[in-house]
Amino acid sequence: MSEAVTHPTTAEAGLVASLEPLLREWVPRQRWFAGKGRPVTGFSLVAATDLLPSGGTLGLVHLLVRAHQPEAPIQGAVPHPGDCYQLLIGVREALPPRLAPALIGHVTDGPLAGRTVYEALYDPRATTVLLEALRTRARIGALRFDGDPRQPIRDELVPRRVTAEQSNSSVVYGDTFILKLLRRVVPGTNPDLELPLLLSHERCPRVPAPAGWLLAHLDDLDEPYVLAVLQPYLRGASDGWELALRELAKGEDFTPDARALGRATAEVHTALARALPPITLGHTQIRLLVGGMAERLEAAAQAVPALRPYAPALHSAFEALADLAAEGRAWTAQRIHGDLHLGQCLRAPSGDWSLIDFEGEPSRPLAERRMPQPVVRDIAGMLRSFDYAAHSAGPPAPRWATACRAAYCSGYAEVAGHDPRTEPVLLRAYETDKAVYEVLYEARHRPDWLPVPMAAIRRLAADATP
Ligand SMILES: Nc1ncnc2c1ncn2[C@@H]1O[C@H](COP(=O)(O)OP(=O)(O)O)[C@@H](O)[C@H]1O
Ligand SMILES: O=P(O)(O)O[C@H]1O[C@H](CO)[C@@H](O[C@H]2O[C@H](CO)[C@@H](O)[C@H](O)[C@H]2O)[C@H](O)[C@H]1O
Repeated sequence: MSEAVTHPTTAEAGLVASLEPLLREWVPRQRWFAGKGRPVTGFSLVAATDLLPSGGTLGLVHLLVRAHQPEAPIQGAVPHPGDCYQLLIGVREALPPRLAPALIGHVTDGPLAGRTVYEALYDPRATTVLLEALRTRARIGALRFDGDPRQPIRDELVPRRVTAEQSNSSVVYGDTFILKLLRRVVPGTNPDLELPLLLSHERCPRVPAPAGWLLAHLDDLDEPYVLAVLQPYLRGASDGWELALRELAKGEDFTPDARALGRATAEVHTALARALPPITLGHTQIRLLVGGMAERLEAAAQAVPALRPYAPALHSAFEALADLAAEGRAWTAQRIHGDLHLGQCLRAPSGDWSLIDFEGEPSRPLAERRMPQPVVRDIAGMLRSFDYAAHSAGPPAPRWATACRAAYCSGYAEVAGHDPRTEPVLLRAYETDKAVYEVLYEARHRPDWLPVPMAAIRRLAADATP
C-alpha cells in the first residue's frame, strides 16, 4: 500500500469571515441545506483543511462551518448553536466555462482575496483528490481517510457528480464506486457507515459494503465526525421510485417487485437483528414513543396550517397504540433502516434489490436515529411510498397501491416469518407518523408535492373517525 500523504492544515482565522457574504447567499439555496425558512445570520469555522494549497492553479479547501440561525427550528423549541455543514471549496483565479454552474463567488478580502471560489464537486480534478486520499488512506490535518483493505481502490477512475437532488452530495468514480459526502454533520457514530459495515460483516448481500470512509477528528471532541462513505456503485441499477412510476405509467404490475422488496427488507432486518440483538419495548417505552409521535404531529400542525383540522383524528391512531401498551402488550425493537422508501431501493439489472442510505431521517438527532425501533417503522415507510407513487403522477391509482402494499407485506412475511399486517395498530401509528413527517418535509422542501401526503392524511383521519 502506498504511503499516506499529509498536507499542512491552515485553519486561517480570516478564511470564513472573508467567505461569509458568499456563503450566506449560496448555502441556503442548496437542496441539502436543512435550515430552510430561517434566516442565516453568519457562519463560524469548525475546521478548515487544505487538500490542495490555494497558491496553485487549483486550490481545494475542506471546510466544516456552523450556520448561525438564531430562530429555533420549531416554534417554542430551545435555540441551538446552529447546524454544521461540510463544504468542499475549489479556489481558482478564474472559472473555466464548464465550471460556471459551480460558482459560489469572487472573494474580495482575506487570505483568498481576488480568487474565485466554487463548489468543488463539479470539478473532476478536485474530486480525484478525494478518491486518491481514500485510496492512500491519507491523514490530512483533522481528516482521516480510511477504508476496507478487502476492497482496494484503483487509481484513475474518472469522477462524475451525481446531479439528482438529494439531502447529501455524491460523486461516482468510473462506474465502480460512489462517494457520498454528508452535508449536515454531527459528531458521533453515523448509521450510514455503522449499519452497512455491520451488514457487510453479517455477509448480507442486500446492502453495498463500505469500501472507504472519511472521518474528522477534532481536538475538542470525544467522537469524530463521519463525513463521507465510499461504496461499490451498482452499475445499471434503477431506483424503486423511478421503476414504480414507470410501471404505473404503463399500467403494468409492480407486485412481483413489491414482493421482492418485502423479502429484501426482511433479509436486512434479520441480519441487523443478528448483529445487534433486539430489545423489548414495554409500557414505559411505548408511552415515550407515542409521546414523540404526538409531539411531532403538534409541531407539524403548527408549521403547516392545512394539517390542523385533522390533528384530533390523527392523534387517535397514537392513543390506540398507547392503550394496547397499557393493557400489557409489548413489542420487539431493533436497529432498522430508519427512512425507508422506494427511492432508497435500487434494482440491479439482475433483478436483485439493494437498500441504501441508512442515515435515518436526517432531521432527527443521531442518538434517536440509532435507537432500536419496531421493524414496522421501516415497513410503514415503504407502504407510504407505494401510496406516494400512486398519487404522484397521473390520476390516483389506489388499487395499484393496495396491491403493492399487500405484496410487500407477503414478501416480508416469507423471509421474516411474521406478517406486519398482524400488527394493525402499530402499523397505523407508524404510517400516520410518517405521513405527518412527509407533510412537514414537503412543506419545507417541495411545496408542490404537499397534496400527496395530505391525501393520505385525509384518508388516515377519515379511517379513525368512528
Ligand atoms: N451503491 C450505489 N449504486 C448506484 N447508485 C447509488 C448507490 N448509492 C446511491 N446511489 C444513487 O445516489 C442517490 C443518492 O444516494 P443516497 O444515499 O440516497 O443519498 P441522499 O442521502 O443524499 O439521499 C440514490 O438515489 C441513487 O440513485
Ligand atoms: O433525502 P432522502 O432520500 O433521505 O429522504 C427525504 O427525501 C425524500 C424525497 O426525495 C422523502 O420521500 C418522500 O418522497 C419520495 C418520492 O420522492 C417517496 O418515495 C417517499 O415515500 C416519501 O416519503 C423522504 O421522506 C425524506 O426523508
